[in-house]
Amino acid sequence: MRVTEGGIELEVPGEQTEGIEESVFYNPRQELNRDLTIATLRAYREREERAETYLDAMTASGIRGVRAAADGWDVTCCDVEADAIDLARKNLERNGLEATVEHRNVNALMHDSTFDVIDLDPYGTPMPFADAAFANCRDLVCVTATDTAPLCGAHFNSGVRSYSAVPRNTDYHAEMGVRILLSALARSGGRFDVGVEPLLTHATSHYVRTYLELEHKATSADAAIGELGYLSHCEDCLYRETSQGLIADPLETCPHCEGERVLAAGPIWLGPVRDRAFVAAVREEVPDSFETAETARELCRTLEAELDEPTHYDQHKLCRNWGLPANAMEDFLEDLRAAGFSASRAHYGGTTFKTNASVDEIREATEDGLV
Ligand SMILES: C[S@@+](CC[C@H](N)C(=O)[O-])C[C@H]1O[C@@H](n2cnc3c(N)ncnc32)[C@H](O)[C@@H]1O
Ligand SMILES: [Zn+2]
Repeated sequence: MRVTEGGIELEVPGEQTEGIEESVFYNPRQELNRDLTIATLRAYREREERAETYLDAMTASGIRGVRAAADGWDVTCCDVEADAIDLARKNLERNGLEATVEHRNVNALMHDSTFDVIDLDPYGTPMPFADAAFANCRDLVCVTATDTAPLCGAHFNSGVRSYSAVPRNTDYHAEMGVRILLSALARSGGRFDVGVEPLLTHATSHYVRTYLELEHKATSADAAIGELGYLSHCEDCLYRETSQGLIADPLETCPHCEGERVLAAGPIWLGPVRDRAFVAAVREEVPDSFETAETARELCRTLEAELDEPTHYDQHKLCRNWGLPANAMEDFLEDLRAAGFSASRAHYGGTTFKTNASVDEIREATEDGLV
């Protein structure tokens, strides 16, 4: 069937029935991810003019590589599957574009060659590819992780194995996934004296996507490792507390309700998950012609305003616990700000928010408005 995305026409296997069906090599539900990738590459080139080479490490239909080549990048498309490679070649040709096409295990390719930008987009966890990427990328590593159940602690053992960390299944599960992933990537970069700075990270439907700018300096790697730490979370009263550093000292009882159902997670990334100015620049690079333009810009706006607090709350869940009706999110956040706290929406869902207020303080600040 024929698919159009970002002004590019692709042929992918499979029949179109109603709408665009998912095919082995093309997932239409990742269009937002790919539109934001193109906008990010544009914004990144403005920031780092020497960035020229882009590795689409798991190319499948070739879509990312084709779109990047159409934008003037010097592209390499790689895939381990012969059928994917044939498809990627045809899709480049169909669009009159050139790229180097490699039929290889991309781990071997990354060890042989250096790229300015490497884009890892595997099925499931990206960790088997992280070391080779950090060892051989100059500027920017882009990573998709679709294994959200392991990342958020719902599939606990798998999360521990893939990320060498302890994820916990909390109310803020997508954010747990973001911070477990960033922690594992920062430790992977650290092995090669590479420091990572997240320029843009989002958790959307069933994946986490992050763009990490690299600095090839031991002190930068130390600084990134310095952003790691542990989180204690009380399952009874939702109290949470973080501690920086790689030596865990988890709470045994909750200092707020004295309950013993306290979960410890980590090491997780406690630092900012995006650079506000960079996200604004990405938003400016999203053209109206992208199918997901409105959603992509809205996501950027939310990320630009989102506080750096490492966990978020869900307004509806809190209100349900209190037996009170929820009000409009903007009024709720305004009440928190009027009481002297910082408060913002969080991009994890329409009812999620961040604040530096504790659960009791949130209730006190907002309950008069919950009628
Ligand atoms: C999720 S798909 C990629 C989707 C594509 N990037 C897109 O945006 O539509 C994952 C691809 O990774 C390829 N793959 C898996 N292991 C690989 C490896 N070790 N080296 C290269 N490609 C690999 C698979 O053949 C598959 O085509
Ligand atoms: Zn408690």
